[in-house]
Amino acid sequence: MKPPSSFTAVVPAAGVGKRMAAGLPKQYLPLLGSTVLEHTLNRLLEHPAIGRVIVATAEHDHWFPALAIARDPRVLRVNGGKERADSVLNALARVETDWVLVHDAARPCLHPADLEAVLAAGRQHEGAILACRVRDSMKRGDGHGAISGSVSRDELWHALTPQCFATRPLREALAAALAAGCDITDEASAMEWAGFRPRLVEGRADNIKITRPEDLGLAGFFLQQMIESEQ
Ligand SMILES: Nc1ccn([C@@H]2O[C@H](COP(=O)(O)OP(=O)(O)OP(=O)(O)O)[C@@H](O)[C@H]2O)c(=O)n1
Ligand SMILES: C[C@](O)(CO)[C@H](O)COP(=O)(O)O
Repeated sequence: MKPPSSFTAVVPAAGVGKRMAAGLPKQYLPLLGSTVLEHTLNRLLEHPAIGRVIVATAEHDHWFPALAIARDPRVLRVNGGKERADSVLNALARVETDWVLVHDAARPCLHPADLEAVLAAGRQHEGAILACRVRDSMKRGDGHGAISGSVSRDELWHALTPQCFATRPLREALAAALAAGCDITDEASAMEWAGFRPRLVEGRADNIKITRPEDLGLAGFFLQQMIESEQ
């Protein structure tokens, strides 16, 4: 008897991919014989603790219904919103499990070990996110192309996804933060605003978010490496 799945995955996939400038939303770009989105969804559905995936797509998105995975009974489509946070909030309204993880559609190179680690940490703390330490020297610009100063790399991290939280606190924090006009670019920032202190789980730097044209080839390379290592 399969244990009840304790997590629902929310996948924001309603973006237009302006920075990718690909002529169609980047989540539908071809990748290793499939699409970016299908690779992302399959990596989540492979984990036994994830029983359902709620995908937020643009209301008039005609690409998603054409995907075979759209007919998977574990996959539910909802309308996205103006910003990523709005899309996540729309999807959270349909989550029925006590725990939820939010993962960008544009991050297909998620390693199973990283997924397992952030799921475990999310339930043991006030939520958890995958993150990787900054490696480059960090500068702040003055808005006119010159350096205004250097930013210490000490305890400076790139926030990745998945980001895992208890469903109700996340839903309440995200709704309140958006209503307060906060600029919410990830789920952790809403939980921080609400006074929680999510854990940082060090993840792989190849869990890239496909954002600009040069990222697609890199994602294909990382994904190929991952698939070969799993064979
Ligand atoms: N209103 C929005 C905007 C973004 N996203 C999703 O949030 C993830 C991360 O966003 P980003 O990388 O910024 O994607 P886009 O918004 O499509 O990119 P751009 O900013 O270049 O247009 C993506 O999977 C994107 O589809 C979403 O669900 N709803
Ligand atoms: C959620 C995220 O991927 C964490 O780094 C990032 O905030 C998404 O930002 P975007 O501008 O919506 O891509």
